[in-house]
Amino acid sequence: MATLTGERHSQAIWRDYLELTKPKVVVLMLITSLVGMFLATRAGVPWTVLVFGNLGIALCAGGAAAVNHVVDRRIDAVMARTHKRPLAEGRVSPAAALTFALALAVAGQAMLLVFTNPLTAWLTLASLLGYAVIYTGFLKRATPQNIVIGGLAGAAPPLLGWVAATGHVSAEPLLLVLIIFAWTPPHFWALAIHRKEEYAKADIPMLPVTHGEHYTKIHILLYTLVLLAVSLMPFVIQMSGLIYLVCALVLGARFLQWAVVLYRGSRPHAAINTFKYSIWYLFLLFIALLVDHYLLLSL
Ligand code: HEM
Ligand SMILES: CC(C)=CCC/C(C)=C/CC/C(C)=C/COP(=O)(O)OP(=O)(O)O
Repeated sequence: MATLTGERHSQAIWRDYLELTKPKVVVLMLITSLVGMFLATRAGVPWTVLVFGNLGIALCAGGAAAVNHVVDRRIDAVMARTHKRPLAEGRVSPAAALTFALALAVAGQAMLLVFTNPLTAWLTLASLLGYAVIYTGFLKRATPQNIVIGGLAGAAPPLLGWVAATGHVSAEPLLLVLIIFAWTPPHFWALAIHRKEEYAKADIPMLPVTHGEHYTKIHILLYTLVLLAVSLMPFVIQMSGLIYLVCALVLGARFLQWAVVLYRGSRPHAAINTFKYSIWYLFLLFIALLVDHYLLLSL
């Protein structure tokens, strides 16, 4: 009995620490960095870069997410969506979480330095600091444009993957970063409309709180149009082929449809459904890039 309770306890601790890393968000980021890596070279990516490069990026992203939990613990405790988080409820102490974050970041940086190249390590460190310090520490509480500027850190993984595989920055991965950069506002503001009251309660200046729902919906619509245009660019610059073009058009048209439905206010739950669709959109778009790349190579 005592062992069972002990086991359950250690499982709960393990789960708390995993939650600090925002695992689902990091998994989607890893898919984008993997695609960045695969698209970078025709010759194939060495397995050490594939495994330790992505692990290094994931550890740094997870470390940044753990810092976000520490800095935001008081506002997380106020919002229904986040009040059960490990630091908000006091199950993990800020000192323990910061030590954990530092360990992840150091391990991640070491992996990138040993198995990839210094440029990948520097760019990953910049993304880590961009999210953990600039977005979380300053922008989030300062301006409703917080997620637009802070979105750059979350958009970086395809570039990190590309640089890990090649050692240099080029136009193609920057285009992939631009796609995620344009995707972030509709992704987040849809959720922010759904959770508007909570952000207001926590005194966080998210766009629906500061400028109202109507203004936010117009901006979601505009960014979705920009996203649709930018998502066609890989075909335009001949980085991707027809399979990608068709997928980008279909996925983008559906995103636009959600943005219009949200704007018109004709359907209940439109905001949360737009948010959920945004995640499927990004996942499927990057899978389309990958499938298109390998089908083109095999022709
Ligand atoms: C500054 C940029 C971003 C902001 C402000 C943001 C905001 C959020 C928020 C607040 C949630 C939580 C929803 C909830 O708890 O129900 C969320 C969920 C999610 N985000 Fe983002 N996000 C950003 C960038 C990204 C990026 C770059 C990715 C991946 C490439 C991503 C992938 C996801 C995924 C997969 C979820 C679902 C997580 C789950 O179900 O637990 N986000 N995002
Ligand atoms: C090295 C690298 C690639 C770093 C990227 C780090 C990273 C995990 C970015 C995630 C973006 C994100 C989920 C923002 C939401 O934060 P929030 O505080 O607004 O949302 P919350 O209220 O759910 O905590």
